[in-house]
Amino acid sequence: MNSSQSAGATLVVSGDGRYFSKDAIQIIVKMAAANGVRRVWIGQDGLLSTPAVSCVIRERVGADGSKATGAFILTASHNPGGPNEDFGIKYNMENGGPAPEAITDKIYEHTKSIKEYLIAEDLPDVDIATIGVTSFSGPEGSFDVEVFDSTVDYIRLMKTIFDFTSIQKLLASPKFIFCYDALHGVAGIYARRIFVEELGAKESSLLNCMPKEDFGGGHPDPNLTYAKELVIRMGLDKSKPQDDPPEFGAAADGDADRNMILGKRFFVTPSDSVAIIAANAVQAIPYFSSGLKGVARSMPTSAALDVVAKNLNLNFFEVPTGWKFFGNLMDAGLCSICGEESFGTGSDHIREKDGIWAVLAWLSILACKNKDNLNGENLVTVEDIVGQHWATYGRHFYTRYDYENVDASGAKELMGYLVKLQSSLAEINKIIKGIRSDVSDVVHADEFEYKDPVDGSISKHQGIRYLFADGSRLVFRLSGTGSEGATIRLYIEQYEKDSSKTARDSQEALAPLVEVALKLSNMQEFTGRSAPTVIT
Ligand SMILES: O=P(O)(O)OC[C@H]1O[C@H](O)[C@H](O)[C@@H](O)[C@@H]1O
Repeated sequence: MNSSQSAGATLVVSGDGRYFSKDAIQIIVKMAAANGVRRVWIGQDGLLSTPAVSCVIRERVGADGSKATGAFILTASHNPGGPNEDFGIKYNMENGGPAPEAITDKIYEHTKSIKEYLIAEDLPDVDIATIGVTSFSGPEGSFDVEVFDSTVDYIRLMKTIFDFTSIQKLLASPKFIFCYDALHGVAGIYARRIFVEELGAKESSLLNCMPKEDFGGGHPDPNLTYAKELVIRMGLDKSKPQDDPPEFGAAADGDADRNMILGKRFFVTPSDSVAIIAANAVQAIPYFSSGLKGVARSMPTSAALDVVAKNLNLNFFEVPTGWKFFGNLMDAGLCSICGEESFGTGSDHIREKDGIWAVLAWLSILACKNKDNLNGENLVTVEDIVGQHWATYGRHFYTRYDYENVDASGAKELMGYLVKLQSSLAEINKIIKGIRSDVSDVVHADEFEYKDPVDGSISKHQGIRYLFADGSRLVFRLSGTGSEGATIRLYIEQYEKDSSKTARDSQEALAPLVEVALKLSNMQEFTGRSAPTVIT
């Protein structure tokens, strides 16, 4: 559950796509009423996507002039004039983004001193299905609950970024079949309004676009493992070949902030996706027509974006995993486009990753490349665009191995072992040559540490890196989001500049490095696992 508070002023309540529970929304409204909040905004039916929350917090001003300056926590044990008085204001996330570590740490400390909470139990449940304002009056003054259609705010913002007319023309081409899978998350509501009603896609383009509290029994993760129906429809499941899959397919996660981009029988890695968007943004997306302020990626994301930044002479930043690090750069005007290997892509229009934005960005690139070609023989396809990109910038073969729910002490020992190994490059290279003689030398090994160029804060222990002479990398990290035991993520990347070799099968190209990574780390010995849980 996301909640946003400016004490004494406004609160945006949204069901995070992953956990949207209507009962929880009613509880938060009752707590807000008892804790000095004056106005609550609720997305109709609780269906606020994470990007829409960020957009609402940044843009929305109520009829009474109150602004949805968002924070994220209800101050239980509210004590006017007392020590917690400034809590909501001090920790407000006015930029609409996720909270930085310094703030979440302080919130955690604060939770340890909470002794009671206030709740207006007598307040009747609000009707969150109907758009409109309900006003209540209480001893502390009036309390308004406004239910609004968040797609209106979001579409207004998207229209200031993209050229909807050129995307409409692309979608009107009989040769361009489009498919969008919301995996029964909140994106479905936005997809119908934007792709079908605004841009003219056919209703049949939408898969699983009815939000369901249980996601229809599926797992709303936009990747090749969980977006099964889309993967089949796009012709990517070899056991279920399709005659003529759509030209373009995309999926969203439960709260619509992440995305997967597919072409006909073709998968675009998230690392390539952000690099390709950055390389084409100025030509294809009106919002960026005067140039990019800079680009950024998370450390484990492949270096495809680095090559684009170097070629186009753009400011470039490598930050730890977590969107909050991009927010600081954007607030300082240093970064326009950013992305993560974990299927998050976005820009400085908000301070969150944005799954629908990413799809509109790809549709804009396709519309731009095909603008004089819509009646021609063949459209420029997603695969053509990626192939041209590799020919220009080289290809970063990339894969991620996840070992989920590993015994936490084994995972810690593995990380400790890898750090210790880093004390001697000669030793590392001796071990590696004993495993495979056909990989290049490790030239640098470290634990990634980041100094935020804006506020000077330092984030340590952000993943263990082995960097090779030919631009290849091995990265080991412990996930910050796994829910049981520990999740080890192993990222394997190999750079290929020779355009005659960029079309190779990815798993085949990466096989030598995979072998090195598993043997160098003693993965099986430390985890007891002979294979990863998920390969992306
Ligand atoms: O790799 P993990 O630590 O599990 O994190 C995976 C992802 O989790 C969240 O979605 C964060 O917002 C992302 O920034 C991060 O990339």
